Amino acid sequence: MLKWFRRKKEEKAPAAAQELPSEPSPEAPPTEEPEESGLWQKFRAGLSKTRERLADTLGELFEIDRLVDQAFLEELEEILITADIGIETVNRLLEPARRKLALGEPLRTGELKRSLREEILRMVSLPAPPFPPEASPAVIFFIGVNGVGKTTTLAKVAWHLRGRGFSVLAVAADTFRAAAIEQLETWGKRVGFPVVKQAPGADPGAVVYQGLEAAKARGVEVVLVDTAGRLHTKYNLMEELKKMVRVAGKVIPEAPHENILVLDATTGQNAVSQARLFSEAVNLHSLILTKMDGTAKGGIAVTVAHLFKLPIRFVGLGEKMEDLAPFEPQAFVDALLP
Ligand SMILES: Nc1nc2c(ncn2[C@@H]2O[C@H](COP(=O)(O)OP(=O)(O)OP(=O)(O)O)[C@@H](O)[C@H]2O)c(=O)[nH]1
Repeated sequence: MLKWFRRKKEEKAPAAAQELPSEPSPEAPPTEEPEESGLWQKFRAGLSKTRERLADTLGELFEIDRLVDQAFLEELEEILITADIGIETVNRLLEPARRKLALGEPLRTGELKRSLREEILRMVSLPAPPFPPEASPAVIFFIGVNGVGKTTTLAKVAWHLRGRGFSVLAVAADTFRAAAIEQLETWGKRVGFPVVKQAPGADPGAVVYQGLEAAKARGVEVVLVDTAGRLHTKYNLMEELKKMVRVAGKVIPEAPHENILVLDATTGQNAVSQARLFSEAVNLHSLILTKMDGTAKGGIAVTVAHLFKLPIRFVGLGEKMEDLAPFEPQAFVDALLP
């Protein structure tokens, strides 16, 4: 059991789903808790592109233990930046080594590598509260620009939670695009969770209200809210998001209990601007990085976690519902700095 996996206090029959108008019939409902070692292997495999790329470059650089000089630091800086660790974070990582060099103190490459590993581990190991949050129902918002994989990720998290025995309900609050509602419903049928929706164009706040009332009435344990990633203007998008948060808090005190920012790992430094944008509008609690399977630039995880002090809950490793793995800081550092 991972540290932030919350155990279910008691097993409850997923009665909530049965009361809904169209009971979803999942393709293959999960029946057991996800096996930790299996998830760990999946996580490692998903990082193979990042690992391979860095094993070639960093592996070679650190191959022979020798004294660090200016040229070595410059080469290291370049490699870390190409792995999508942003310049600000790279500077922070290399600062102690630069200071030593400036003072004329000897520093060996082995020592530098060890301290880099420790620092990166620290940056991506922020303490995370239990997941799902300890509230009933626990309300989780999925936030991010369109196309990052929000809806798919919501479905994967639903699958994961159902596998751990939690009852789940989804709210289709991205009413801006009709296709988004349909996509969520399709996932609901496949994975086995009910979806509360209204007609396209409806007020997202009203859908959130209806969804949370339904969850309370039916005793659902976790509510997953799919929010819009695109609106006519950025201003509208942010105002709408704030409104949804306010509505949620009126129906259930303290809700939403977790606002997860979903970022596409392949977009590189763009992810940083997205994190900035959303963090200015709402209180973000955690991150999910999608499409880790498709990038050799997994370093973006370090940058966003470091700059915004957000724990990484999961990473997306493919398009299927089981392609989601809890983020493992140590395995991540092993892949990044082999
Ligand atoms: N390879 C890979 N593809 C993914 C992953 N997560 C999502 N995708 C794909 O990314 C595409 C976009 O995913 P959506 O879930 O529709 O993204 P969204 O953010 O909800 O987008 P909108 O509905 O347009 O707002 C889909 O083709 C997904 O299958 C992942 O972890 N790995």
